[in-house]
Amino acid sequence: MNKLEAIRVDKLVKYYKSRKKVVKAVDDISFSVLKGERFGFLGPNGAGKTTTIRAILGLLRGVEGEIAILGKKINPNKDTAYRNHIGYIPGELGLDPELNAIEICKYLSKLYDISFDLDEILKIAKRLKLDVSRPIQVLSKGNKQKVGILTAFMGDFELLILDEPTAGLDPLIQAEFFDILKEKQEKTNCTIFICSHILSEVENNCHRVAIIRNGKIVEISDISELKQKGLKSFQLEFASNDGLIEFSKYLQSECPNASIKSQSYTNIEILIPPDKKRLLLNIISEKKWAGEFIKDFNINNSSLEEIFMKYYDVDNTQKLEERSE
Ligand SMILES: Nc1ncnc2c1ncn2[C@@H]1O[C@H](COP(=O)(O)OP(=O)(O)OP(=O)(O)O)[C@@H](O)[C@H]1O
Repeated sequence: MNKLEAIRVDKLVKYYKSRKKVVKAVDDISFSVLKGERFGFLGPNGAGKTTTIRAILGLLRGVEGEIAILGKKINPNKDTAYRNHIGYIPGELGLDPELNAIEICKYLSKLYDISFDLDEILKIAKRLKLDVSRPIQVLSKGNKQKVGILTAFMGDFELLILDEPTAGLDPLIQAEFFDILKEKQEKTNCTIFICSHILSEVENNCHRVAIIRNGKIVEISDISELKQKGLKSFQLEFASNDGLIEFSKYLQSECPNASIKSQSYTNIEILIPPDKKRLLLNIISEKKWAGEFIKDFNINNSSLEEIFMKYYDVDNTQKLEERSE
């Protein structure tokens, strides 16, 4: 058992069985999250994210595989006490609709025997622009979500598991939420596991990411490494449209794995695999296009969004909801 790991998942499998069909929601996945990390867990709808989280939290039965939390092996089908060390924002909040945010915090504090600093919670509520005096039932979706966020910030949890924590929040509050989260982590050195659909959110706020698709982990990487593995984007400016057309034809014959992202009269943006970068540089530097050199060019790593899109593309895979055994 590795003491540096906050979460270790080994060969996790979960089937949902009904009379009509059996769905393999999580298919033999393994990963670990180091203590103090902010770890992003990404994947398209129905990929298996919530199932994985619920298995880690011991909220599902019939889970196969091994799970260790904060250095201790747990039986997810039996143990429950370890959950008190985990702050959790569920994807869907099941809170008493007649209580307001502070009443909810007080209730959970008694239920789980966690002490909390009311002043700190009120400060966070103010930063999130949440009116703590209003009962849950009259709150909008985004404001309900803020109540869930408050409950995760109540105790000094060693581990925070956040299932789409910013769902329904406007962009300013999303940014404020991540500021609060990072401040909390600086103070307590907690580990943060964030499940999200928002790629830029993970790109800007996580150290590492796992991508799950069709119940299988298809990528685990440092955010910076993933960017290196991604496509290179070349933006070229030609002196004339003739030059651009001549160049495009030559490119298609010499570098068929290049794809044109956008094109105007004299400008073009091309995406190429990293190992073709030298080839493209040679094409750019050695040739004159319609008698003119290329006027200007820029090379960038493609954004994480472009890298992830290939994992989100489900056209050539079986439909997710039909995944069954
Ligand atoms: N209680 C259940 N009974 C039967 N099938 C289920 C149940 N919960 C989830 N599933 C199925 O398991 C698969 C994984 O679902 P899961 O909710 O884990 O995905 P997700 O990645 O969290 O999706 P989303 O991003 O849409 O929340 C899906 O095919 C889903 O239909």
